[in-house]
Amino acid sequence: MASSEVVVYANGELLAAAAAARLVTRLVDLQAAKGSASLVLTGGGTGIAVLEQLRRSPARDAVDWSRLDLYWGDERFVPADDDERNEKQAREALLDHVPVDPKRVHAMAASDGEFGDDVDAAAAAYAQVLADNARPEDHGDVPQFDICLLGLGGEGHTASVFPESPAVYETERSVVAVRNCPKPPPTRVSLTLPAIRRSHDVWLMTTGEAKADAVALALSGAGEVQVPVAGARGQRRTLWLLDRTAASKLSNVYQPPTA
Ligand SMILES: O=C1O[C@H](COP(=O)(O)O)[C@@H](O)[C@H](O)[C@H]1O
Repeated sequence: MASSEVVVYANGELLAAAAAARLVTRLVDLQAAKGSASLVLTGGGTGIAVLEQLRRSPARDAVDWSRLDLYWGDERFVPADDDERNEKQAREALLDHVPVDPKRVHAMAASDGEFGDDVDAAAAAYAQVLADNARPEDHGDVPQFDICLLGLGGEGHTASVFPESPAVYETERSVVAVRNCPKPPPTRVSLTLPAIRRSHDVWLMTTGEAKADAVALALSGAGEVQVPVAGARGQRRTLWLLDRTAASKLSNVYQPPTA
C-alpha cells in the first residue's frame, strides 16, 4: 500500500482546476497504455467542483469518454431527481456534457428505483455490478479501479463510512447500506474501505478549515475506526489534494505562494 503524498493549493478554486488537469493527464495516459480507464466519483463540494472544472477545460476533449468506466464511492439513498443525489450532481457538473457510454456509467440505485426503499437490496445490487465488471486480472470480485476520488467530512468520514459506524468494521462486503448517518441524508449506499483499497490510486480532495483536524489526524496515523479516511489508501498512490486551510494543521508540507 502506498504512503501518502500531499499537495497544497493556495485556494479551493486552484485545487479544483489543478485536480481536473491532473485527471485529464492521468486518464489520457491510462487510455493510451491500456485502451480504457476506470474512475470512481465522489460527492461533496470539492469533488463536484473538480468535475465542473473538468467540464470547462478544453483539455477534457483529450479524454476518450466512451472508454471510461465510471463508478461512485457512495450515494445518498434519495429519489433519482433529488438535488442531494451524488449522481445527479455529477451528471449536471460533467457527465451530461461529455460523450460517456451509458453502459459504462455505473450509478448506485435511487430510493425510487428498482429496489424501492430497500437500501440493503440496492447495496447488494451494486456489489453485483462491481463483481460483474471485475476482470480476471482484477483477482477478485471488485475491479481494481484506476483512480478513486474521495472527499472527507470534518469528523473523518469518507465515502459514507462514518466513524465508529458498522460500515467501518466491514471486512467482507464491497458495498454496504448505511443508516443513521450523522450528516444528512441519513440513508446511503457506500463502498467499504476494503473495496476502496482495491484502487491503484486514491485521491483525497478537500478544502476548508473544518476539515483540518481530520486531515491532520489521518496523516498522523489515526485508526480508521475513529477516522475512516485514514483507511482510504491506494495500492500505487495515495494523494491528498488540499487547500491551505484544510492543510493548516499539517507541519512539514510545502505551502504554495498566495494566489
Ligand atoms: O456526504 C458526503 O460528504 C463527503 C464530503 O463532502 P463535502 O461537501 O464536505 O466536501 C463526500 O466525500 C461524500 O461523497 C458525500 O456523500
